[in-house]
Amino acid sequence: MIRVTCALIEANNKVLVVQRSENMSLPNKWEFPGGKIEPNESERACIIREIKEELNIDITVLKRLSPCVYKYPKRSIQLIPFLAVHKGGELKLAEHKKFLWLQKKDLLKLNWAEADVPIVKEYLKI
Ligand SMILES: Nc1nc2c([nH]c(=O)n2[C@@H]2O[C@H](COP(=O)(O)OP(=O)(O)OP(=O)(O)O)[C@@H](O)[C@H]2O)c(=O)[nH]1
Repeated sequence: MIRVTCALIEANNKVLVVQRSENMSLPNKWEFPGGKIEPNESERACIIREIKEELNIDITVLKRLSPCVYKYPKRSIQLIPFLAVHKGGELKLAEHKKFLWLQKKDLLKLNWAEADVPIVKEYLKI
């Protein structure tokens, strides 16, 4: 199983969401930024590294939310979400096609990567 971390980054009562590019797997789906855990890497080190690589920003990790296992046709992933805040740096996308800062009430309107749906629903309850 592939272990993937993602971050729900909050600022000004909004949360950051990113859209995958055409040339990525799950093209055009919305997700929380993050990526695969490397060998011998901790979950928290992974999410901090991935956010720096993908978005050029620094985050403070606040809390681990409930991991979610999802079986895509070609592989299973365990998606491990973290609540975080934007600590500094100007956001620049390295891989994704778009980002949005959204209010909670608008999150379920997006076309999410399937593995993210339970995470969005948990986030809406907190
Ligand atoms: N970062 C991130 N990945 C997610 C989310 N939801 C979800 O299903 N994934 C999947 O988890 C994997 C994350 O890997 P990644 O971001 O490091 O990898 P990638 O797109 O370069 O890899 P890939 O081309 O092998 O899919 C991808 O297969 C991606 O489709 C999410 O919210 N955030």
